[in-house]
Amino acid sequence: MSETVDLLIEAGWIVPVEPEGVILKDHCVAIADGRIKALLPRSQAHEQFQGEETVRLPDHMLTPGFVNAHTHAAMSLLRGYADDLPLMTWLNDHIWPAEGHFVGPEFVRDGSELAMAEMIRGGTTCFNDMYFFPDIVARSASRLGLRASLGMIVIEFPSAWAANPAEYLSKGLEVRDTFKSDPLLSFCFAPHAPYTVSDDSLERLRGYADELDAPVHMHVHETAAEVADAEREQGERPLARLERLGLLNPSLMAVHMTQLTDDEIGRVAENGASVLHCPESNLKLASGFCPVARLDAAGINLALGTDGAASNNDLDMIGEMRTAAMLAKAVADDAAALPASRVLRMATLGGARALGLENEIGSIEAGKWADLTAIDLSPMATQPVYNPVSQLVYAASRDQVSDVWVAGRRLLQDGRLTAIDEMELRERSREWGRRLEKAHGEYKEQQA
Ligand SMILES: CSC[C@H]1O[C@@H](n2cnc3c(O)ncnc32)[C@H](O)[C@@H]1O
Ligand SMILES: [Zn+2]
Repeated sequence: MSETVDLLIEAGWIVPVEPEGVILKDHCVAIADGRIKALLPRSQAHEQFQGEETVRLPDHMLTPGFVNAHTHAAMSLLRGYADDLPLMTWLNDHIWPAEGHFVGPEFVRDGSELAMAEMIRGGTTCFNDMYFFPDIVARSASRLGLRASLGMIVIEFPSAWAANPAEYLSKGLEVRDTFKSDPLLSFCFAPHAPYTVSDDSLERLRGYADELDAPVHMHVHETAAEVADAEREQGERPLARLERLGLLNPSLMAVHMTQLTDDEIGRVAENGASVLHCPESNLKLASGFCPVARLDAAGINLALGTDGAASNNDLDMIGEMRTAAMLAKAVADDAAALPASRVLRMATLGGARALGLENEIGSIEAGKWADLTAIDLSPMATQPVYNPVSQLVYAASRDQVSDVWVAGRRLLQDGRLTAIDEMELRERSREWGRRLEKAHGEYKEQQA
């Protein structure tokens, strides 16, 4: 007697990510109530289970959905607004003035939904966001069916979202209270960076993070200038300051980390913090190189993120994996550094672990949520297939992502978004472009 399940997905290759290095040919995933019930050979699956629906993908590989571990989703509306600049000029002279002018609930809703559509198309099933109005991002993610980790942000300057650090914290906690029962949503604290958050705010936030057992998501050691300024002005490196304040622990998700001494790598490893690597943003802003091969060798949990679309300028996790792998080899002067299977692990289970969700997502294992991505390997660009993981990381493009499921719900079917009106979304985005361009012109005239 076979058991009825909601969905059976057959794929030419399934890469569960855990155990590491395993590639299963002609296997099948059985899904019930949004979760993975079993992963087993195709013939066995049809003896054991009867699917309400069966999806056959003989030319595809199936992987865990990608976890984009560092985003500012709404910044997709600032894609191409200011390019070819170093971090602090980009932020101080362009991005922060534009955010001061335009960021509000509608900007965040439209920008985040544009980002979510792009991420689903590219195989991302979960993103870890740091931005103003996390309540709006939460509502959109939940409505569109995408998994999200929302940052309860803290920054010392006022914005349309909050007037001061105390209000950032109280509003963030209120958002968490409102949405915490939604199985697609989780929450972390998100102090922006060492140079924009005071000791006092970090201490308060750490108290809440300990109490709620919540992760802490922060830009850390992004550039050499950040570290040099802190040494000159405070007599202390930012990472040492975080350690002094009790924040260097397994809850910390440190983004960028391009400036690290051997001793600091040891401290991060010993304290169990995760590093969120954003290679394309680091390259574009010329911020520096994160020593991922050394971090990996030290046993540090690594995750992968795109950063916002204004500094990348896309939200393409397949492209990001390829850049991460290539760059790691160049930085380590070692072609064996960060092999394809390792970078896929970073883009899936590494992100899940950083977010404290390693028992829920990040690999294709019974009991986890059915967050899955199918990539069509039949196009010329990925033929012949000796090793599907090599094809994914070194040759495939995001256009080859055909299907995406989050908690068993199909958000992308044969390359089409099922829950998003793409034309309407494009029109909303164009309208924001017109508004920003007009204001940009007026601002430039005032400056002249
Ligand atoms: C407090 S909301 C997030 C804040 O971060 C800004 N931001 C975007 N990208 C970066 C980056 O690479 N380093 C530092 N800050 C960044 C974004 O514009 C928001 O103001
Ligand atoms: Zn960032």
